[in-house]
Amino acid sequence: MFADVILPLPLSDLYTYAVPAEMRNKIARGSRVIVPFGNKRYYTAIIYKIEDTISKELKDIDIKEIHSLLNSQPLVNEQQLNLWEWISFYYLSPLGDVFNAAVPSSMKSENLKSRFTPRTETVIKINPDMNPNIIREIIGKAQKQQSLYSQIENILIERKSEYISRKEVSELECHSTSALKSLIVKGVLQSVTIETSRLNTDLKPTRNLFPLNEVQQRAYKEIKNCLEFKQTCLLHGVTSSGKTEIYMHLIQDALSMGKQTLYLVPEIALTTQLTQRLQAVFGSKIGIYHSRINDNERAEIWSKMMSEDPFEIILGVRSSIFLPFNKLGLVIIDEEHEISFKQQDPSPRYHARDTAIMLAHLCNAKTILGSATPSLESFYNTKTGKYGLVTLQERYRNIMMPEIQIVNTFELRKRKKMKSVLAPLLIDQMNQSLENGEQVILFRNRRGFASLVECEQCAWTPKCKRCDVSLTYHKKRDRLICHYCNATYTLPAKCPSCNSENLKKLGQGTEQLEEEVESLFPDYFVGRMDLDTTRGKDAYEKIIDDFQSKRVQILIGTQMLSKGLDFENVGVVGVISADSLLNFPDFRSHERGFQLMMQAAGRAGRKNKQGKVIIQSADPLQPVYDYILNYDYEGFFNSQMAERKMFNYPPFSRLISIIIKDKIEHKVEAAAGYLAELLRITFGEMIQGPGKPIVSYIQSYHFREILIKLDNNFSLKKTREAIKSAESKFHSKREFKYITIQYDVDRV
Ligand SMILES: Nc1ncnc2c1ncn2[C@@H]1O[C@H](COP(=O)(O)OP(=O)(O)OP(=O)(O)O)[C@@H](O)[C@H]1O
Ligand SMILES: [Zn+2]
Repeated sequence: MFADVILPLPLSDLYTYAVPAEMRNKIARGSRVIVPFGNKRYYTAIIYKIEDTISKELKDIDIKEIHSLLNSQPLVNEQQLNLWEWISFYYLSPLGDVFNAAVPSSMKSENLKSRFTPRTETVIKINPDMNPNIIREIIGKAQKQQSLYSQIENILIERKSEYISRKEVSELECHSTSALKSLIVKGVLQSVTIETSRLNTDLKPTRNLFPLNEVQQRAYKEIKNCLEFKQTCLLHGVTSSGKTEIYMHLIQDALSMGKQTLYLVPEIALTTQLTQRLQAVFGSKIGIYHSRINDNERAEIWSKMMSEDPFEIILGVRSSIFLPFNKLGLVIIDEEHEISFKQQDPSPRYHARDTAIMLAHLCNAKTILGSATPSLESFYNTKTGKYGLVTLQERYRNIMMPEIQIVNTFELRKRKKMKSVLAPLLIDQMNQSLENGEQVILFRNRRGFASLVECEQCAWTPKCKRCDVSLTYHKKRDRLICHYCNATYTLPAKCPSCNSENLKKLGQGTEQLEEEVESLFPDYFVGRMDLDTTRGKDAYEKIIDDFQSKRVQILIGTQMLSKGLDFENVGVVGVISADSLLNFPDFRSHERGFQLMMQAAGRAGRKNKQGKVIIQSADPLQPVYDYILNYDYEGFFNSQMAERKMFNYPPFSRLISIIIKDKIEHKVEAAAGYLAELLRITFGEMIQGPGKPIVSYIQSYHFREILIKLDNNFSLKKTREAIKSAESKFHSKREFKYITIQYDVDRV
């Protein structure tokens, strides 16, 4: 008997091992085993396939044996393996990479001993072997011991529990260390160490679902109706229309049918508020899964999902699509337009939205995509009938959508009216709002203090030594930081090129905005939410909580603050230098800018009265602003689709980006040229490049990109085969043997 296994290594092939006799009736597809690999190394592997014979090519090779079987119950189920295979096929990534991305590290430790460390606790129990009738006698006249014993006994009876934690005992009224010790020495009580769960499993719900209002009720019915006929339905509802409440009703329906729900959000920041909202109704039926929870806890969630009593609801980011569901009925993808659903690095570069739809398909479950600003791809899919569409056009409680105003900062600067980063109108509105006890959110899509430092005399700017990008100045740390590789440098006192002492700091980031706002509004507390302030485990909670409880009145942030958060008291939202969103050289920049501004606007006026939004732009005549001012999603969609069609961009084609990288530039040039030549044989005109990506030198590697604009009707199987055969031909050339090729399918 032989088994093909998946190793947690970036290898595309499966590896064949012999199955030892004693394992034969225990091993199955999905089982976790340990296998020797290479030079005296051992790896955790997953059984992919079991066969009675081996293929001819392997006949003469010395096949090694599986070393041991870790669990007889498979670690991954059939649906998961099918999903892995699909990801590997569609995103052109080795199965080993998918395995690595999917399974918590402690479950695939390289050394033989499991790296999973259980959490333990000391507990006190009554000696079960002691005759209860003689216990009082054994304790004797010792008063303190008698009362401590009685108290413990009463608690255990009351709770119908076998033990009580040592910590709890020490907090009891009758506690005395010496009495406890004596009771243990006498053998009446026992102190034992037990394994406990890291998961909070006894949270009680605190409220019922809110009843839906009439408009929500209609949308809810439409969704149910639509899902009778279609697998996927898009809920396009304006910000604060109460989409989340509708999801909660749908989760309730899934629960009552005994089905699990996967609730995907694009960012950890969003899990904070949603956890509170969902736990209030569903208590400990929910498991939370994302990268900030530690690996041991992730392993516990995984195990619980495989147990008899799995979580009914999983709230998580991308990686939660990999959990073992066994009765998945519903997938909710909130803020479906967000590009953070796409994994960038490392491989597999999968899109969690699209992969979740595939997962739902494999599990025979239904998918709901939700957004106030759907991605063009998803909205297009409703037009072609692939997805159903349900629309919600009113805010909950019928509050008016915020009033949006655009201020022309170019004109204001010319007339010397811009005394700070904030336009006078924005400052006025902020003052009014703050005086009324309301709060303010300001967006700036750039972190740090100054995104560019420049010598006033010779225009020298500091650049990263390992990347072709200029450095950002971070004031609190007093450091220049590369946002590509995180390298830090000291800010020179003088220009190293001309010795001038006039180094200008240009391009304000969130850090500088914070400083200015603090000095403009000294009577209010200012908070900031960006990558730099959210590194700690509970950093998100703290910032969101401070704002929610009104300890902070003005909150500044990057895009991570723009979507999905629900604060009830925001009167004004300001978008600082909106143009930078639109001027990015990418065909999606207008779509992103539109989404970000609409979402940011959506944070204003959610509870009581209409909010105000001020967008600062130096180029307000760009057509996208008209659509924003009028909340005209359809108009925007149509204009963009016309462009996409003209230039054959998605959804009218599929983009596959192929990155070639190497430390030697002329080598990467030659390699990219050769690979493009090979690919043109099959793809002809669909190949663009090779060219330099926007940043073409990162961490001492030179990059070149080849883009395939694949016709929608071109078969994926054929595409994959052609790419793989070009790749192997490429690598068979000696000078290119060690050059890395990376694929990014459906690049965003
Ligand atoms: N039926 C309801 N009963 C009580 N409160 C509701 C109801 N529907 C919505 N709300 C409240 O209105 C606010 C906005 O709703 P919600 O956050 O669900 O909107 P959303 O459509 O998900 O917004 P966004 O797209 O901005 O994330 C929330 O505070 C929510 O609790
Ligand atoms: Zn760098």
